[in-house]
Amino acid sequence: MTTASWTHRHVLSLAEFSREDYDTVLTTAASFREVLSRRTKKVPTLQGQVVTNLFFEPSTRTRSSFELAAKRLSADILNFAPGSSSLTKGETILDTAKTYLAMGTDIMVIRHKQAGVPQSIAAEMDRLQSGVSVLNAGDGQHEHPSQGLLDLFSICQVLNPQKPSIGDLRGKKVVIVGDILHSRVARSNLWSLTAAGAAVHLAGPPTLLPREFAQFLPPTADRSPLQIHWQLEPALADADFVMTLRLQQERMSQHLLPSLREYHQRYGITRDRLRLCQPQVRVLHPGPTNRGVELASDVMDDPALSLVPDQVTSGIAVRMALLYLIGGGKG
Ligand SMILES: N[C@@H](CC(=O)O)C(=O)O
Ligand SMILES: NC(=O)OP(=O)(O)O
Repeated sequence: MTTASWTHRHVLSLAEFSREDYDTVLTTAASFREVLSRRTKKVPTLQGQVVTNLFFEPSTRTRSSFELAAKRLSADILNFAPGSSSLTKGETILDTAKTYLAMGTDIMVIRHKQAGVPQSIAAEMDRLQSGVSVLNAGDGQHEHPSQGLLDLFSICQVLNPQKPSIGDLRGKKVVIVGDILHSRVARSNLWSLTAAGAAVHLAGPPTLLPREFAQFLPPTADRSPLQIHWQLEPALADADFVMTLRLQQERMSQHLLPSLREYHQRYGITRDRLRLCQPQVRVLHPGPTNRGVELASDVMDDPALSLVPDQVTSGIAVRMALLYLIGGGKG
């Protein structure tokens, strides 16, 4: 495995990624996928390094996936649980991070409900010249880069199982459906999908997908292929991939929807609606899913349609790749 072209100390946003970076992650993840299929699934790459999971917001898959990825690379892993920590005694987030730095942490994996927290901690770690790397595991509605990368890996694996590469996605139609406004997953995916040259279509109700959404994309994003739909059906026409999103009710301060039932009727992904897509269409969802709201249960459970379990499995290889690349790729 080569890491020669890799220059990032932190992974905070996919806005910082070049096409070469995407391909480095995809190729490295593909090698780790092979490691994970062996009887002995462990390599000594990060032996002696300490990875600390600092999750200030709930998580099932991201936290466990980073933990397993770190263990597969033979790192020591610390899991911080906010509810039983000294945050409850008034310790600040920054002092919490510095405490884990003093314990010898090499890589911090950070999730917080407020956008910008991983960036602030990374800046402080740099100011202290600590050499610590920070991985953003989801900050507010800003970004979720490892999710964007594992979604890319899952899609590229379908297109090219042996050698997944970002080039395979050029011209493919990818539809992101749902609560785009509050979704950090959508924001990370917009960077990777537009960098890949996919035809990206966004669909959702106007309250969750304002027409001006494209303007909020950072200025270097390639906005040209982005199309916005308030009706789901035209968006789904001939789609190759459909990415559904949960309604992020925890980030909604007002009533933005009439009812969950009506939302499902208008924007839910069902088997009937998928007939509008390409015959080989595949459905993604970052999880957690609210079955029967954004995604029909029978679609989610159909292995011919749903990439959901694969996204979770691929997530381990992709996070191993990220830890390997920022940990110096010394293996
Ligand atoms: N788990 C993803 C998506 C979601 O919660 O709906 C996130 O943390 O952003
Ligand atoms: N997809 C995702 O980030 O899931 P969790 O919130 O369970 O980590």
